Amino acid sequence: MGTLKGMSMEWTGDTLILIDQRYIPVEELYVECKTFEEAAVGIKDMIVRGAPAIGATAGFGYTLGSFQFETLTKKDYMDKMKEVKEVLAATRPTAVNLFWALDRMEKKMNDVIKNNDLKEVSKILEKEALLIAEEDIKINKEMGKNGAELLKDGDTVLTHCNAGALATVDYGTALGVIRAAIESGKNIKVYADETRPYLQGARLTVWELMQDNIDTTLISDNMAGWVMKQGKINAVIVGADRIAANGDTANKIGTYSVSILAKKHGIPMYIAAPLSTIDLNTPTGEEIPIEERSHNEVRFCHKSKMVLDNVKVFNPAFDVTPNELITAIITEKGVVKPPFKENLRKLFED
Ligand SMILES: CSC[C@H]1O[C@H](OP(=O)(O)O)[C@H](O)[C@@H]1O
Repeated sequence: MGTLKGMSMEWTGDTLILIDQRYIPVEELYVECKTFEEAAVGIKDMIVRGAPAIGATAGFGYTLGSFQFETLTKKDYMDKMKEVKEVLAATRPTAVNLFWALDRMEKKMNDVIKNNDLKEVSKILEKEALLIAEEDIKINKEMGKNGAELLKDGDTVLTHCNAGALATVDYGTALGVIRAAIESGKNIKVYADETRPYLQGARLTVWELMQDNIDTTLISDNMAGWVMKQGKINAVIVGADRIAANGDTANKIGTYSVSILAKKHGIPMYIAAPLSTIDLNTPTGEEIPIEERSHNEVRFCHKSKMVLDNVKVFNPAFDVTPNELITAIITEKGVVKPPFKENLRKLFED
């Protein structure tokens, strides 16, 4: 049995431990997942969130399912593992990493089940889930180095949502670029959008960056345009949940607005994402499923105890930034520039 520990999750050999991101920064609580159902709840309820972290969680969730059913006959096991994949796949629709990880785990299971007993199959699946998680950290560091070359000493970067170590197994995608630039000796400051309604920016990005002593200024989402106009921002770097074949990118709600503001102010708009977030099977952003979450995430209890419990609400959790508003897509294989349709496909050709 292998083990692994990152900022967002820990694998102990038979348990997936998730930091409960719903309570950060007020409390650091942890949730133990010992079944695939518990891992599924972890994703659906956003105990863990962020496209690569969701993918890694799905890998370990699939492994937990195998542990649960390895005493069955192979036929019954295969039927149960189909259900495991369906339950995990139904948790959240937008981040393609979830489906990429589940397809990879299912393929591994199908490749080895003929010539191995089910206990051996479970061990092989655990190794594959660990590989997904270990690769994620390595990929983020490679991506970070690639993106760091785009930043100059003294730059200030605007971030939106959290694409950091908490959104991955560790190190982060967009925040990985910032970490890599600082590790290379560059002085980088961050303006972090709070990112209503779930406040991943205010709660998670600020918490992460302050732990690394990175100079961070928190702003409300409606301040982004004004700080750009005042010349305070040199680049925008965000993560992604799904990049379509033409470069249209689904990311946290509000990213589209930020990309229009960046265009208006001549500020480069960078997406940082691993190849597992690029979905060549989705032609354009029009085909990306956009998750709608609970309206209660928008209703809020203010100090004044104001609860907007009877107001109509619309809560799309993501939006799509058209490729023409994206300067470049930073990946572990290099920085991809337009034309995205042609250049994204090339990433998968060798
Ligand atoms: C490194 S991908 C992070 C990506 O995921 C976030 O969405 P959520 O917090 O709802 O899982 C957001 O879109 C981030 O950019």
